[in-house]
Amino acid sequence: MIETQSLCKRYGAFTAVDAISFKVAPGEVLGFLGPNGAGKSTSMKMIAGFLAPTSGTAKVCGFDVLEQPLEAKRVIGYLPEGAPSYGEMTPVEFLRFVGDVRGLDAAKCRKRIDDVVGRLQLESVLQQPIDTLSKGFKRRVGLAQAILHDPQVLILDEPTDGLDPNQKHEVRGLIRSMARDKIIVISTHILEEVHAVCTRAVIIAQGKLLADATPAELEARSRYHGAVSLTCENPAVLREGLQRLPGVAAVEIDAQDGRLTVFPRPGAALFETVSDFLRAQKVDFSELQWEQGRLDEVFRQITTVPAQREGARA
Ligand SMILES: Nc1ncnc2c1ncn2[C@@H]1O[C@H](COP(=O)(O)OP(=O)(O)OP(=O)(O)O)[C@@H](O)[C@H]1O
Repeated sequence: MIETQSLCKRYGAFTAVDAISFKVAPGEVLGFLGPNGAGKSTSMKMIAGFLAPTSGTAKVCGFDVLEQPLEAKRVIGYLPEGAPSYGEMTPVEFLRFVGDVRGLDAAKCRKRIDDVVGRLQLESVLQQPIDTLSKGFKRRVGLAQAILHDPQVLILDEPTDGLDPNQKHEVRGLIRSMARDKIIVISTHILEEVHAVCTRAVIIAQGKLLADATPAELEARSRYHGAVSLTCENPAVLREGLQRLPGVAAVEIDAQDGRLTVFPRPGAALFETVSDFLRAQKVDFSELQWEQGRLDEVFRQITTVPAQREGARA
C-alpha cells in the first residue's frame, strides 16, 4: 500500500503540493494527471523519498519514507522525469552498477539484466555510452533501472515521454503486465494512457488533489456521457426533430466535421429513441455511437475552473 496524508511541499511562500492524501493498493495502477506545474513530479519525488515534505507523511508498504528511508527505498523502483543516469556509462555498465547498489548478487544481477534488457528492447544499444543514445532509448534505460530489482512499488514519472508510438504501446503493455502484483503510480499528460493502463486516476491542479476516481467515473462526469452522435448528409434538417424528442437536452453540430451530437437530460437513455427516430424519418446515417464521455473535457472542467476561481497559489 502507498498512503499519503496531507502531503505538502512549500518553496518559500509558494505551495507546490497542498495537503494531498490518497491510498494505492496492490494491483492498482494510479494515474497522476494535471497541467504543467500542477505538482505531480514534486508529489512523486516525495513518495519516492527523494524530496522531504514540508509537512504530512508518505508511507510505502508500511515504511515511512522519512523515518525508514532505506526500507522504503528497497521496495520502490523510481523513474524520475527526464531519466537522469550516468551518461558516460553504457546501459549494461549502468544496470550492473544499479544492481550492485541494490545489493543483487552477481548471478541474480545477470539474470535480472537479461530480463529487463529483453523487456525494454535494449539489446542494440547495450555497449553505447548513454549520453549518445536517443531520448527514447535513454528513457528505456531509465525504466530498466527502475524495474531491475523487481520492486513491489513502481513510481514512474511520465514513463512513455519521448517514446515512439510502438514503444509507447510496448511500455504500456509492460506496465499492465507488472500491475497484477505491484503498486504502480504513473504521471502522464496523455489521456489515452489513462484508459490504456490506469485503474484509477487522481487529478491535481495548483498543488491540490481535485479528483480521485476510476477512468469510467471520470468520463461519467463529462457532458458527453450518454450522448448519441452520428454522421448524416444534412444534419441541420434533423436538428429540430431531434430536439423535440423526450430526454433530449440539446443537439449540436460540429462546425468542423458536421457530426451531430444529441445530449441527454440527466438520467435519460437516448440511443434507442434516437435510432428509432432516424429510422422513422428514413434518414441515411452512419457511425451512430453512444458516447462514454470525454476525459479531455472532464480534465479541462476540473483543472481550469479552480484556477480561475482561486487565482495564484500561495
Ligand atoms: N526547487 C523548486 N523551487 C521552487 N519552485 C519549484 C521547485 N521545484 C518545483 N517547483 C515548482 O513547483 C510547481 C510544481 O512543479 P512540478 O514539477 O511538481 O509540476 P508537474 O505537475 O510535474 O509539472 P509538469 O507536468 O510540467 O512536469 C511548479 O510551479 C514548479 O515551478
